[in-house]
Amino acid sequence: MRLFTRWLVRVHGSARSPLTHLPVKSSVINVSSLQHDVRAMSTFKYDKAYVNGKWIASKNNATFEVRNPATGEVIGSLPDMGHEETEQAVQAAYKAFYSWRNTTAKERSNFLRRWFNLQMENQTELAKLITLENGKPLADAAGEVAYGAGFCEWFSEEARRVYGETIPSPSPSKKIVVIKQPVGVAGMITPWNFPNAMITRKVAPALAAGCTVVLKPAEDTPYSALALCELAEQAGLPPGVFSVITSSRTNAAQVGKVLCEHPLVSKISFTGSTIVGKVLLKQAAKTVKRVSMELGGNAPFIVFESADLNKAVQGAVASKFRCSGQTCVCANRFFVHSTIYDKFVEALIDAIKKLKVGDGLEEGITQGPLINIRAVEKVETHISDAVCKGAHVVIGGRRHELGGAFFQPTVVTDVTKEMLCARQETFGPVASVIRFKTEEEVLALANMTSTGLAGYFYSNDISQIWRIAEKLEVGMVGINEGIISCVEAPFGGIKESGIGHEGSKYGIDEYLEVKYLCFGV
Ligand SMILES: NC(=O)C1=CN([C@@H]2O[C@H](COP(=O)(O)OP(=O)(O)OC[C@H]3O[C@@H](n4cnc5c(N)ncnc54)[C@H](OP(=O)(O)O)[C@@H]3O)[C@@H](O)[C@H]2O)C=CC1
Ligand SMILES: O=C(O)CCCC(=O)O
Repeated sequence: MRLFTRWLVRVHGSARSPLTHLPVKSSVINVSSLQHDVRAMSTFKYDKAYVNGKWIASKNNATFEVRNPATGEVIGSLPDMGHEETEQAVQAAYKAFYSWRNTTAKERSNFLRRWFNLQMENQTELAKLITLENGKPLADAAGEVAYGAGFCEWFSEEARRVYGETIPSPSPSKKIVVIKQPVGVAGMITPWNFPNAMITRKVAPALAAGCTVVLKPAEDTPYSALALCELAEQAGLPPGVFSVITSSRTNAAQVGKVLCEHPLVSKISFTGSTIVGKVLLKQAAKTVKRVSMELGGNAPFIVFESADLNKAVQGAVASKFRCSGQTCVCANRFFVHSTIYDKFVEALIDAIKKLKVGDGLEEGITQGPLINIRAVEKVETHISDAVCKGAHVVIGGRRHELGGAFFQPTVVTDVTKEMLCARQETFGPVASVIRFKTEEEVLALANMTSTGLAGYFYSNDISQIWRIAEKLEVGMVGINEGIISCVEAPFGGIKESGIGHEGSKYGIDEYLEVKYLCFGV
């Protein structure tokens, strides 16, 4: 690869990340042998953003620093772009749209396949970038690369299956035909918790459909986005089809406003907090853009009396502590039947004691740092609010002795629906446990929120399983399962958790318009 230093890693066979269970190319990533090389790098080679097929600085040469959340060290600086550069990228994407839309589905499919292959060939390098800028353990990062690349593979297949339709006409003198066309330029804004996969989950279907893209990654994790640009270029993507605008948090609103309000942008796709999603929705309304929103959640995780307790605890740890609790589908509220409450809490504490907090580049680490100190402060606020209102911290509850953005895996018991940790997503390694007695009571509590992304429950009563699966007000349900995300399944929420679906056969529809043709015969 042109911009990466090639690190030598021994890889053997295939494996899965311990928390996500997503595939990892190497069963033994020899982390200790990497450490020296990674830390020895003084700067990243990326110091520019990627716009219209060129690596460019910001107009005023302003930059912002990116830090490793595990060490606090600056890992590099990138252009702090704003209105002008976003305008430039949109113009380029609009121009490129008129040739990209005319490529054949097979050509777009072939590009996506080449992009997928390059990502998998560079899985380890991409994983290290993720760990350095996001902090998640290297095995989880490698799992994310496989997951992210999987969207390119999947949509390389789906690109060729965008079928139209003929519809029986009510009139003998008319024929009805439906075709599907790309919506146009798509503006995208992505978060820091999956610096790679949240990009490919949007960009791959957009490109498959024939759309072009201008994307703004999060301030904390822009390098993975630029690495994807480099690989897209190597895979033969023409200039302007996929541009990445880098910006600091200060300029994010400026970039977002151009994307949302620009008349040449037809579509906005966002993953992040509900509060920012609402701002973008308002801005996008001015030009009536198509929108896809993957917003926050507040996932219930219910353990009924008939549940297999071992499985429930295993699922709870996987769902809650994946990415140190920083995913929108992480279990946020654990509802446990009062007859098994104490047993569950005890087993959860035992399981949590086995988690290992530390720098994600070190061997055996399962919990990296939180993304930044603001995230740590949010977690602390939730815990202190709960304790003030009568909850008990039974393990963890404080910043980790490693300092910085590290936080102890935590269990809080005797939580009630009034507490902040039950009303909002904590987005950190805190399991808040609530006691319940009846199915009706727990359903009411679980559905009490304005969001509805993921929900989980453990039960061995088949009638109850069907009842709860239907009645949970969420877009995705894990039944006796704590990890639900995969390329093949539709990811999306209801209520204030969002609009639309990503991945699966539905994901490409977000980037297609349906056009009706009426033929007089
Ligand atoms: N659904 C999910 O996956 C996620 C949910 N969250 C939730 O949000 C909370 C806060 O996290 P945070 O990182 O601040 O999430 P944000 O929603 O603020 O950030 C997500 C993305 O939106 C960008 N952004 C922020 N403000 C604007 C704006 N006004 N216009 C355009 N783009 C904008 C960010 O850029 P920049 O980084 O430069 O600010 C980032 O790229 C978390 O604790 C969690 O509850 C957070 C991330 C992902
Ligand atoms: O937190 C998110 O926004 C993405 C969820 C990751 C996944 O499970 O796909």
